[in-house]
Amino acid sequence: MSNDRPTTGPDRPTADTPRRPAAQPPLLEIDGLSVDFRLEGSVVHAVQDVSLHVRAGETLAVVGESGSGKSATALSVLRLNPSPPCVYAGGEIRFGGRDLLKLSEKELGRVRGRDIAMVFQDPMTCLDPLQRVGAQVAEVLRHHTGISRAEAKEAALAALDEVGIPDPALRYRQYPHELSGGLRQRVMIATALVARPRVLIADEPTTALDVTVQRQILDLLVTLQHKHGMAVVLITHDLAVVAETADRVVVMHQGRVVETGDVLDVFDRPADPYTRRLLAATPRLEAA
Ligand SMILES: Nc1ncnc2c1ncn2[C@@H]1O[C@H](COP(=O)(O)OP(=O)(O)OP(=O)(O)O)[C@@H](O)[C@H]1O
Repeated sequence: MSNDRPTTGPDRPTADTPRRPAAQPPLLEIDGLSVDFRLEGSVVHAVQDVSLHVRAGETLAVVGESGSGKSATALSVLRLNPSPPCVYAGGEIRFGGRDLLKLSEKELGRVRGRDIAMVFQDPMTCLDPLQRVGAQVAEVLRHHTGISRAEAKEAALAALDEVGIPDPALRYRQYPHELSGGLRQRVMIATALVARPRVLIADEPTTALDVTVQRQILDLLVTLQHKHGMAVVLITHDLAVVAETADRVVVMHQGRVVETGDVLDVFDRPADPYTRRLLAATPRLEAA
């Protein structure tokens, strides 16, 4: 189905110019993960025996319809699923030679934000409405590095500038509600990246934004990834976004991985019937 090949985006890979960096050991590896939500009188097997990995400098997209277990998988990496009702029922999440599922809360607190950071669809899940945005970015650094207040402020201003926020000194003093949705998203990205994590997990980071701003935020994530060599796990239901930004893709359906591979291979020759249905339901790809 070569006509179905995604053609959106200027830096779309071709068979001759793969975006994937030379193979290196995975930075983050999920192996056989199972996650249940134990509710009164019932159990939801949200994630069942899921394995995936991502390398430095690589973008792995996780796609699937609503309820397929994408967020539950992503949140498991930093054990952010609400517990109860969440129970990590099996598997390992390996990072830096350790199983994150086995770390104490204190140990995991050092990984969160410093080694592995997350951004979400709604920035207000991360930002404190009552605190000035600059202080929130600076606080992440103070927490992880213990640098002085003045140094943290300087680094936070640089981080706001890096994510394309105009007049960082003015914005630094503002509260989240004083910013547009796009700027709030940029602040959340600054907060996530200020401590230079090695892995960024982005859960539907552009879904709530209008199309032009979506484009800008995606471009920003790609630019920052290239600049810092991060591994990115991008959770999305938007296959056009996957075509434009990801190296590899994992397709989830009903809590399981049904297909995984290079984006070009999977989109050109989907092996699983569910992947074929998902691709067929994306007119922007079909029309390409
Ligand atoms: N806190 C929770 N309590 C109970 N069930 C939950 C909870 N979080 C997720 N689930 C269930 O786990 C399953 C997987 O949900 P998950 O949010 O991971 O899907 P998703 O693929 O990320 O969907 P979406 O694209 O809508 O975010 C769903 O059946 C969902 O209802």
